[in-house]
Amino acid sequence: MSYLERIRRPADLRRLSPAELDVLAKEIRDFLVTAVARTGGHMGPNLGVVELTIALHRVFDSPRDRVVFDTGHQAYVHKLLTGRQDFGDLRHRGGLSGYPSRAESDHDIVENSHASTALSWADGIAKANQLRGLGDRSVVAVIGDGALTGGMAWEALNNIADGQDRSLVIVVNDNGRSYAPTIGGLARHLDALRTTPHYEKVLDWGKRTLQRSGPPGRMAFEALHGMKKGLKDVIAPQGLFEGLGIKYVGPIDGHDIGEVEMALRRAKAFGGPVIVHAITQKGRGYTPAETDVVDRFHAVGVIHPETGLPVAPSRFGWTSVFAEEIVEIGRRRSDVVALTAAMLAPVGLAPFAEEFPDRVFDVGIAEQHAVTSAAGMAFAGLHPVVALYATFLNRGYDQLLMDVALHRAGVTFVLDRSGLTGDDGASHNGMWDMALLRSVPGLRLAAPRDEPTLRAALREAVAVEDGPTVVRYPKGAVPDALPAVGRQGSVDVLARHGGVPRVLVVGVGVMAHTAVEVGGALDAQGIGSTVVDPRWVLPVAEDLVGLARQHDLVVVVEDGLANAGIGSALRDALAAAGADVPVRCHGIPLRFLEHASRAQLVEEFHLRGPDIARETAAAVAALAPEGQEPAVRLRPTGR
Ligand SMILES: Cc1ncc(C[n+]2csc(CCOP(=O)(O)OP(=O)(O)O)c2C)c(N)n1
Ligand SMILES: CC(=O)[C@@H](O)[C@H](O)COP(=O)(O)O
Ligand SMILES: [Mg+2]
Repeated sequence: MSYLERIRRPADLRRLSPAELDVLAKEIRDFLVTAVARTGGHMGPNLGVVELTIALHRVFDSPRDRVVFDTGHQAYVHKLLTGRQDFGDLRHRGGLSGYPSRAESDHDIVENSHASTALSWADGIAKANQLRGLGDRSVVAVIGDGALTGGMAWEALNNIADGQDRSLVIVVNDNGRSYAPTIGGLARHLDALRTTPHYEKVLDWGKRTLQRSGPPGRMAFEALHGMKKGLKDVIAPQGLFEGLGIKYVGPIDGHDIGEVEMALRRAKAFGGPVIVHAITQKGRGYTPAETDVVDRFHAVGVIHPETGLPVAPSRFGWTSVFAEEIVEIGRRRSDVVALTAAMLAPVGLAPFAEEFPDRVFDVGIAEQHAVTSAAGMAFAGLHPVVALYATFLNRGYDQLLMDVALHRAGVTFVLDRSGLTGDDGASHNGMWDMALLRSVPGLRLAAPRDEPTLRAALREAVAVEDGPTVVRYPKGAVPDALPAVGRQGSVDVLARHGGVPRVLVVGVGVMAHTAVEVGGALDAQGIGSTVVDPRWVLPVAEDLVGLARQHDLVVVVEDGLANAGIGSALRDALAAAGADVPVRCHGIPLRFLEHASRAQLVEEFHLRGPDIARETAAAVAALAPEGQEPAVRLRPTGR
């Protein structure tokens, strides 16, 4: 039986010798490479925290002590050490979540994978513990150097600094990268702490000589290396954290279990807020990850474990189309600039950055700042394109509303991974964008259905200079082009079935393909329909309202919230126009979704063509015969 198999709970770790712990660390790395290669997941981040997590669970007594992982994508090792070693279905329905999950374990606390929240969570838990007389319990936040660039982290530090009588340990897991190298003044500060050459030399000497020369030497090394103003302050004065009133320990080698433990024990005993600065290497121990220049295997699909090469070709077709088109646009328009919140390559801005290095801004994990600084750029004569995953725009809603829309700033938002993303679980689904953006005055939102409409939407979006435009598209492969058979004003007509169409089927974005299936299936049952794609879905086009009035029933298919998205906006627009046409909304239900594949979720929510056609046919049957007032007016389902 391997050492890993013998670890059922964190307490089991305390029985292992230093040499055995090193073997355990190797076993964990082998396990991660094999398991994550099979399912996909966060490879690089977890390979980097093996020793750190072992040390955390040896020093702290989870779940009595609380260990909060920021973002949570680096919690696989934590799972392995807290009784969860079946990774066979990681991120698949029924298997382990890719993030901490309270349903899985008492050791898990925060399952929101939006970055930079851990310090606020920890501050809240520490305050509550103190008030409830549980102040002897430790609270630990583990945060990456990337997540530390987020505004929330700094709001939290400002508060934590005021709690000098509250024990709170902040472990900064500093691997120098988000996906790409972390940017900005803070990154430079961490870098300076990490690499002050003179300091490093003395530290190395200390490690080699003092630490290995028996207890007195070790004590001397600890004294120098510890949190008291010692060696580090003499050689490289610590402005930032100490200035805030938060003790600083480090930098320490995050791959040396003994060194990490020593620092954590000191931090635990201190009784106030302490930062432990651990230097780690993303992708550690797996050559394909260690040598990957893009992101050190931050998040991989299924790969061949020996080579690290993907088993399937690109998983991100929509992103690639955007990547190409934005470069084309950039060539024609020198005022177009691009912003990313630490996700240059994942959102498809790498080719733009290569061609126009001065016109792309990585702002760190700082979506709110990205949005407002884009408003500033628009004010000063540029046309910014802010490229985000849809779910992370939630962070910048107020800035979009008040800084961009209120000021009628010409800013384009490109929302990748919109709708159902599936395997990353509740917080990653980009399902809130249309519901939120409906409430922004003057905002125009396009949901392209295929490659040509994505390219066209981008070109149209950057031409708008008097308010925000949004282009949203999902994760995955781009379906085949779906040409329009006609146009009704601004609305693309995709199919017409039957002499007198009774049903208007509206497909939003990629769901236009499903809408076409619905139209075909209704036709097979003798029910006439018009299938349309409005392309620009917000605000609701008058042409769409006009079309809806010519039908007895409207069916809207979208991969956003069913009760608050485009269908419900169309229903409101019809009501405002005095039109009594029932609207059936087919979309995502209002609840947090467990991880599963997109296809499984589509099936579960009855979003496949045949399901919608069946429900529509039943609804049509309940309508009055053609040309007569319905006996029973259908009530909107709002499902
Ligand atoms: C608000 C928000 N924006 C973007 C992301 C996407 N994201 C996930 S992990 C990550 C990088 C995190 O870097 P770091 O905290 O240093 O952790 P590492 O992966 O290096 O361990 C980013 C940008 C996110 N999770 N949350
Ligand atoms: C933690 C996080 O936010 C990302 O790493 C995300 O899990 C990646 O998702 P994609 O694989 O869709 O790029
Ligand atoms: Mg990092």
